[in-house]
Amino acid sequence: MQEDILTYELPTAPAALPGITVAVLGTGKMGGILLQAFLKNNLLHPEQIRATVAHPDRAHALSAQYSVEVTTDNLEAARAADVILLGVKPIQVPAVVEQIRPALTPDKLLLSFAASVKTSAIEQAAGIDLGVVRAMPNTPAMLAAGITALCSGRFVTPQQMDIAQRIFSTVGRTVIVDEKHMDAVTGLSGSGPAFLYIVIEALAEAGVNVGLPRDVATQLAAQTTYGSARMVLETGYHPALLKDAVTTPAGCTVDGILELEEGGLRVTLIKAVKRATQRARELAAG
Ligand SMILES: NC(=O)C1=CN([C@@H]2O[C@H](COP(=O)(O)OP(=O)(O)OC[C@H]3O[C@@H](n4cnc5c(N)ncnc54)[C@H](O)[C@@H]3O)[C@@H](O)[C@H]2O)C=CC1
Ligand SMILES: O=C(O)[C@@H]1CCC=N1
Repeated sequence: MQEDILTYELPTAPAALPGITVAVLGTGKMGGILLQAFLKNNLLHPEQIRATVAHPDRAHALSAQYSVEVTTDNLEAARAADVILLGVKPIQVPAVVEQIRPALTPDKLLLSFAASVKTSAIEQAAGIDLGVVRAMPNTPAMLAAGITALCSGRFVTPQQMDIAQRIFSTVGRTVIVDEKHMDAVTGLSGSGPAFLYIVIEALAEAGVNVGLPRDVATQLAAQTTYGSARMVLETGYHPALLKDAVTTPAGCTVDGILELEEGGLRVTLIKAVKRATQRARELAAG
């Protein structure tokens, strides 16, 4: 996804987290989506945000786009912040935390959304006892339709966990899990949008194959996926029961399902999540 396809509208309502400054260290694709959501959903006003990136050109572009202070100076951004989001690549997280050590005090909150990196590794890099929360959001955060799993490190207070939850509530649902599940969450809901875009793309391609115009096929595929997901979430019914309601005896759906089973769609998706989870376990080591 191009980072610059994001759009930004000035917030009008009061900020939901008044008096708190948040720094996003590593404002790439995921960090950019979060930054935009924080502004758009009035969690924070522009002056409550500091952001950093690797290159000055990108800093200027982001700063102009969002009217927030964006630099390449992690330490300066961390000094100004009460909550410090870590959005660099997993392998970079310990070095960035060590870099901002002089800015860290026990009352600050480190909130990492990097895959793979354990709260204990972040605590160790910080060198002091401070709150560390690990989060795994996903890109539908851009439409406040994401889901973020959160887990706490050793020194997190209930108030800090509440702030972390409020921050990620602006981009969708939140769920608190034990840290041992975070790599599995990464393989399922962190990577999951990519898997589902492939499913949508394939369904649209199939529609074209049976004669539909591509724009109609894409709309049918995407809305069908969206509506089906809502049915699972909002009815609370088991997906198998909802599938059965579509499958008329001796009708066409059951023929399609036969093809899916022969093609191993279930097993392929299970293997995809398992592989992504396995890789998530390794990422922090490079
Ligand atoms: N893209 C996604 O769907 C998700 C990504 N994540 C996590 O978010 C993190 C970033 O991933 P993406 O946004 O996809 O990658 P990205 O490459 O778009 O973002 C990384 C950003 O870090 C910046 N950066 C690099 N070195 C830096 C430094 N020393 N100081 C400050 N900024 C620096 C880069 O300029 C870039 O903007 C990763 O840890 C990833 O595991 C988590 C959930 C979902
Ligand atoms: O692919 C990745 O490593 C990141 C983590 C989850 C989604 N994107």
